[in-house]
Amino acid sequence: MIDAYAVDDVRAAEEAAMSALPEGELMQRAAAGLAEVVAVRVARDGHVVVVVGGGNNGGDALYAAARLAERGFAVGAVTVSGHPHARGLAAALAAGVEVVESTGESATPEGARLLAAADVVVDGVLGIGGRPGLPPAARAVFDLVPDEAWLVAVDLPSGADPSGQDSSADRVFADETVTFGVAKPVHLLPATESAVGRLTVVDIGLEVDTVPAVQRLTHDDAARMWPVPGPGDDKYSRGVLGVVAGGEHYTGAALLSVTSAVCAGVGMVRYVGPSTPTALVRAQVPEAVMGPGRVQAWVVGPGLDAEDDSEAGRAQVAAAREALASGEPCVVDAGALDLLDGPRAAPTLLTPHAGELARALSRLTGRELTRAQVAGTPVTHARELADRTGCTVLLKGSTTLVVPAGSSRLPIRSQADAPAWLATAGSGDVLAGLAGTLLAAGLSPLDAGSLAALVHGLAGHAANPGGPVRALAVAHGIPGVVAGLLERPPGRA
Ligand SMILES: NC(=O)C1=CN([C@@H]2O[C@H](COP(=O)(O)OP(=O)(O)OC[C@H]3O[C@@H](n4cnc5c(N)ncnc54)[C@H](OP(=O)(O)O)[C@@H]3O)[C@@H](O)[C@H]2O)[C@@H](O)CC1
Ligand SMILES: Nc1ncnc2c1ncn2[C@@H]1O[C@H](COP(=O)(O)OP(=O)(O)O)[C@@H](O)[C@H]1O
Ligand SMILES: [K+]
Repeated sequence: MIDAYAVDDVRAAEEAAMSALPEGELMQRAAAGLAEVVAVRVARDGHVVVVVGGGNNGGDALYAAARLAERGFAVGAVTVSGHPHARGLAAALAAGVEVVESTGESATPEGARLLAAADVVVDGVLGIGGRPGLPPAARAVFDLVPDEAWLVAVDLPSGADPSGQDSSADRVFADETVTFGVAKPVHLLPATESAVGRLTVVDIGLEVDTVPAVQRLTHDDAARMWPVPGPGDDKYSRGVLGVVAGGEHYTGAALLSVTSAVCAGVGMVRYVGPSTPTALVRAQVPEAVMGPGRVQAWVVGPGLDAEDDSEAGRAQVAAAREALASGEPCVVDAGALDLLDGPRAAPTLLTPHAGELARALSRLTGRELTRAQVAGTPVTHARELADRTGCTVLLKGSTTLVVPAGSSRLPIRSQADAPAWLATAGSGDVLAGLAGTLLAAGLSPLDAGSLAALVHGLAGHAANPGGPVRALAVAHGIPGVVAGLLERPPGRA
């Protein structure tokens, strides 16, 4: 599990560590780790330029600059605040770093000269003390970074919201980020993760003993969590999944969610739907049985049209309502999100994309919300829907969030395992069948949602590495992906 901790908890851990160490030791450890990473990114005759703000983030950068200069690298520093870290500055100057100032709205000629020659640029402007947004002097300097230079952010890309909530702020986009002690939400959440690049966590001896704010499942977690049948199992003990999906007009969603569940190794699927999709499922997924019955979980909603006023349409909506009221765990997807009317007691995973989340929240709160607003602050809106409904909310996207209700005090999960090729019609239906299988096997909505997102993403890669995929191929990719995960030797990261 990759854990990211809230900034306040990191600060508290830093203070505790500092009180037990000689003054400045923690920053020296951070600077040493940073210098190690930069040293392997630059050729012996290459140029490093550190861009330095007024706080301790700039202190890290200056001490790292001093260490690199002492090792023989050509190092310059551009300070974008009038008050750079005094002792860090003295160390850099003493080591022979060329330090120039550029604190105005346009870069100074000296700053521009240094940057033009840079092979590696180190962003030490703002760290966890930063408010979202890049100061103008820093923006002017970063605009001069050569395209081919490698950009390493210290702790986090300057300007990015350290709490990972706000996607709108101007920020540095790094090739790589070197952070200290533990990851922070900025590194894992969708609003900010795209600016982070490759992430390295340097051990500086921090011990954070609070609950993480955000977690990401690794492949080892997936291997540990995946429900594997034993000799005593039968199809019922493995979990029967009911699927209320599709209608006379949307037949594909029924086929895709049922196929996905079968490919994910469900004990049995019971498909509930009108005659046309029923005939198709019967013909194309011989493993599925038709009609309602006893189940351990339901998938409700892929391809469901809650407005369909035909007799078959009304019957399908009635079946969906019955499943939702059954008390069994549910995945509530697509059209069934329109049937939510308030808090739910049964374990439930809602699986909206940003547009569906905006629509559901608008309806439940009476406040008109747009897809863009949800995409701008995804965690806030997913948490609001989770809190209103008592459900876990899986918000789909290139990074998929799984947000439990705040009262659970459980960390958010954030998975970024999928190729952008997965943005294709029907791919969400496959995810719903996969998550439903895991709920039916007894996983919690949080585990089922995050594990399904991980395996769905890997199946997207496996279906056609590096190229386009159709949703059905993603479903067919699941068995191989799961087998590959289960083969992993225990303890491999
Ligand atoms: N603590 C430790 O033990 C260790 C800490 N470490 C390092 O310290 C970093 C945290 O350092 P930090 O607390 O000094 O904050 P940092 O992010 O450098 O700068 C904040 C300054 O910028 C300003 N400011 C803020 N936002 C702004 C904006 N948008 N635009 C313009 N200005 C803005 C704000 O000033 P204000 O405007 O509030 O007066 C404040 O002065 C951390 O990320 C890690 O790198 C490591 O060495 C490991 C050990
Ligand atoms: N840019 C992207 N990169 C990776 N995965 C994506 C991207 N966009 C969407 N996805 C994934 O594709 C799936 C799309 O689901 P959804 O929008 O419900 O499609 P549909 O309703 O057509 O099945 C989700 O699992 C989502 O996380
Ligand atoms: K930074």
